Amino acid sequence: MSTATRWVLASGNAGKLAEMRALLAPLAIDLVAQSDFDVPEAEETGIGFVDNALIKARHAAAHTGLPAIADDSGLAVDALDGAPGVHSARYAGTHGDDAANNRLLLERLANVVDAERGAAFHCCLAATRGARDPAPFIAHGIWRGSILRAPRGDGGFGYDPLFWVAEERASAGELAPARKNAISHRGRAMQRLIEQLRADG
Ligand SMILES: O=c1nc[nH]c2c1ncn2[C@H]1C[C@H](O)[C@@H](COP(=O)(O)OP(=O)(O)OP(=O)(O)O)O1
Ligand SMILES: [Mg+2]
Repeated sequence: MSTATRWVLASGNAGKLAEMRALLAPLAIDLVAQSDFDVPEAEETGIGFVDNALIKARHAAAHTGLPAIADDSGLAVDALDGAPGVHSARYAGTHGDDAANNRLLLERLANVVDAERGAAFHCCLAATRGARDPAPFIAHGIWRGSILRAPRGDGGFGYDPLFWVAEERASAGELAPARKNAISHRGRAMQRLIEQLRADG
């Protein structure tokens, strides 16, 4: 009999799920996708990434009866005062339309010079042992880069083809998946979450 704990990964985003699965591989936990339980989409009504991650984790735990890990993430662009931020997934109006979101971002930055195109990906992870866990684990990671004038690479998901990582001389869409996970906002947040789970889990 397996002694591994089952956790539900509370995300409907296939790109995120693949990254989270790879990042959680070192832990002896049995991960199931929330789609296996027909969990309906949670309403992301929070003001910040932390609120939304917690809403999604509690929602999935309530529907499955399992402990849950959720990710709320997004792109905060300096020249746009942190937009699209928590609205990243629906920036252009349709939830999850990456191509439209990327086009709108390029449009909004059309007149912004190279030196002012800085941006940061944020990732907040929430792990809750149950829907009413009074002390869930929270971890945050930030990845700084800048916004290109045209997409590069077809790896990753979301805004990756527009996110230039100077140290790598590559866009996030050009990085190998393992390299992205080693340095990304999600990778950093997951390292921090795993430390907490190991210490208290
Ligand atoms: O590594 C990344 N590389 C590129 N883009 C990224 C990344 N990480 C987040 N993003 C973008 C995608 C989406 O536009 C938004 C997340 O929105 P967010 O609500 O957290 O996720 P979602 O609605 O796609 O799936 P779900 O809420 O079911 O987890 O930020
Ligand atoms: Mg979402």
